[in-house]
Amino acid sequence: MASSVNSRLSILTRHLTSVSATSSSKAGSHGQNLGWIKMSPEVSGALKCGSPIVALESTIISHGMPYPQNFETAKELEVIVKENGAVPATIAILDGVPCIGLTTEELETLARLGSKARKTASRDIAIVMAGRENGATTVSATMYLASKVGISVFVTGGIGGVHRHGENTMDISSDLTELGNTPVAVISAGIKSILDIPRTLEYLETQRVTVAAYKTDEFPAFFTQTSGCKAPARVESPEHCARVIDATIRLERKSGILIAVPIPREHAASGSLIESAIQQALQEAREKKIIGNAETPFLLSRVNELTGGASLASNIALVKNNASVGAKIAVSLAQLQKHRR
Ligand SMILES: O=c1[nH]cc([C@@H]2O[C@H](COP(=O)(O)O)[C@@H](O)[C@H]2O)c(=O)[nH]1
Repeated sequence: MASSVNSRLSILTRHLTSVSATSSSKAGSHGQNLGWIKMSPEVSGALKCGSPIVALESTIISHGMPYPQNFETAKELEVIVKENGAVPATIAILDGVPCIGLTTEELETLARLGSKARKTASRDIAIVMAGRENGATTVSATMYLASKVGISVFVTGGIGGVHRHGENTMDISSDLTELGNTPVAVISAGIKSILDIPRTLEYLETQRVTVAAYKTDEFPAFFTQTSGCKAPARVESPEHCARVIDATIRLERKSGILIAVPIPREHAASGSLIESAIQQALQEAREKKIIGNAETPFLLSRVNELTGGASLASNIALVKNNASVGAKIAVSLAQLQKHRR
């Protein structure tokens, strides 16, 4: 995350000398000319001033939820981030151009495209750019692009992980390896129990990812507050999270941070309802031979059908809660970094 401090400074210098705050702008870390990124004026302005910014992913819009709830949620997330004092930066690739900060029209385009947009992990970014395609960025691709411009805080719903039976299939989300290589703090509701949570936590340890649960000792399981797995660390407040991120920057760690925020109690789904839906969806995925990056979207939408929409309502509620916590963390971090300048 040292690069994020450097990148903010380099962005500041470059913008002050050459780029108008009101136009789409080019920026990047380490003084590179990242002419391939389009940044919204709001995000560009916030980077210039060292104001708090929260990155948001786009696979959650295209593949994680149906239209029109996905569009409504995407807009609401941006409002929540703003209400809590930060600038939202939804990240996606449009016509081959990685975009940091989308207009409402662009959000709607992506929401309507749904799974016609390519689910883009970090390894796919070059393919989508070269093909001038529309790409919805997963956690790994969003982290990569956020870190390139110096955004340190990123809010999502849930991250990918080690799939059940991953010890045989080797189906392990590249979100985990990106977390091992990219200095961004990811605020999520933990890991869905469609995945193997204990093995995912082991893998995160192998990848040297700093993992902490927010105001709890237990690692949350997305739809439910508990998973049966103890979290490696506990953080008590947005300020505490910001201090962890700030310490990571000063240590010049190159790996990321995962902050797991439990779903608010009033929105937590019944564990047994979800678990039986997951079991059935997993069985169907096996029968239909759905594997690889098609598996998570299939399981999500099937679990939603099987729970009569209850899982979608929980999903929306937890992402909104994460957006509020993430924005507060970004605000605290910006304050800490301002004092240090
Ligand atoms: O609850 C969710 N988990 C995960 C995803 C998406 O799925 C991606 C992981 O996909 P895979 O398992 O194919 O790596 C995540 O980065 C995220 O974009 C999602 O939308 N909703």
